[in-house]
Amino acid sequence: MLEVRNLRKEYGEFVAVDEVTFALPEQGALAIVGESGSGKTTTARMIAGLEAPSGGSVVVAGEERPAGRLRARERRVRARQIQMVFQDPYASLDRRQRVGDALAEAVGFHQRLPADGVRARVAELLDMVGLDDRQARALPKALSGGQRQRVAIARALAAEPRLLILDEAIAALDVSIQAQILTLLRRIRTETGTALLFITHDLGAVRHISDEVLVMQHGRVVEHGPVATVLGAPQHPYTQRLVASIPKPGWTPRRRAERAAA
Ligand SMILES: Nc1ncnc2c1ncn2[C@@H]1O[C@H](COP(=O)(O)OP(=O)(O)OP(=O)(O)O)[C@@H](O)[C@H]1O
Repeated sequence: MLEVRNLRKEYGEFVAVDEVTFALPEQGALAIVGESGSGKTTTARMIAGLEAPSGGSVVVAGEERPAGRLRARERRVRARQIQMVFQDPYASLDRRQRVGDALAEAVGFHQRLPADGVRARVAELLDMVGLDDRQARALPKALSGGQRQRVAIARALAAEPRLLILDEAIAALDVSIQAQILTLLRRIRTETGTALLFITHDLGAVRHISDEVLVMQHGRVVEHGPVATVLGAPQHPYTQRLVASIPKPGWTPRRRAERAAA
């Protein structure tokens, strides 16, 4: 459903993304990993159409995405294909708008439905992301970080996208909440068939969410393959270092502190 060919982004002399090529099948799940500054976000933003590439192409469902300004109708068509969820949901939510109203607005934007149809769809979205009526009536400030991220995911799903891009979407959450959101995303993928592109610097999370992983360093792809292969037998020295830095099962900061105290 997505083909990225020789994607490139230059900021003046600096090449932030260089010859990035990969494909994502319908309903697939791919993670892009790499340390800070390796070009992950820039790649995601070009795929979502938020940033114009300096070179290369993004083909969605067989059609090349045109660069430049789009008319409202084209923007809507595009939004129905690809939605993006960011690290800080609070920044992307209207602080004065109740959760249910924000979702109703998103549903209304993407689908022509009568009022009761919108209400039914909002109820479905809330249910899908595990939010209840009380949370639907709340303002974003009354929600936890994990709940706000659920709202952001529900709002993205209102477009019924074929691809959901999650840019460090769980990075700011507690580890237990991260696990809940990963479980939710896995369920959404199974239930709706939405493909996932997961941008992260957390290799540990990659195991739980994606089939394939692409490793970026200095704007380039240095390794790409099935998660089990890349994490099990990393070939590139950079991937080997990343894999070596994944905390082993059972490791917790508390235990390390206890060890230090002992
Ligand atoms: N608008 C811009 N102008 C100039 N340089 C930029 C711009 N946006 C990004 N860059 C540079 O491009 C490089 C890649 O940035 P990018 O945000 O894609 O990395 P990343 O891998 O997503 O990092 P992080 O995990 O910290 O978000 C960085 O060196 C960054 O400073």
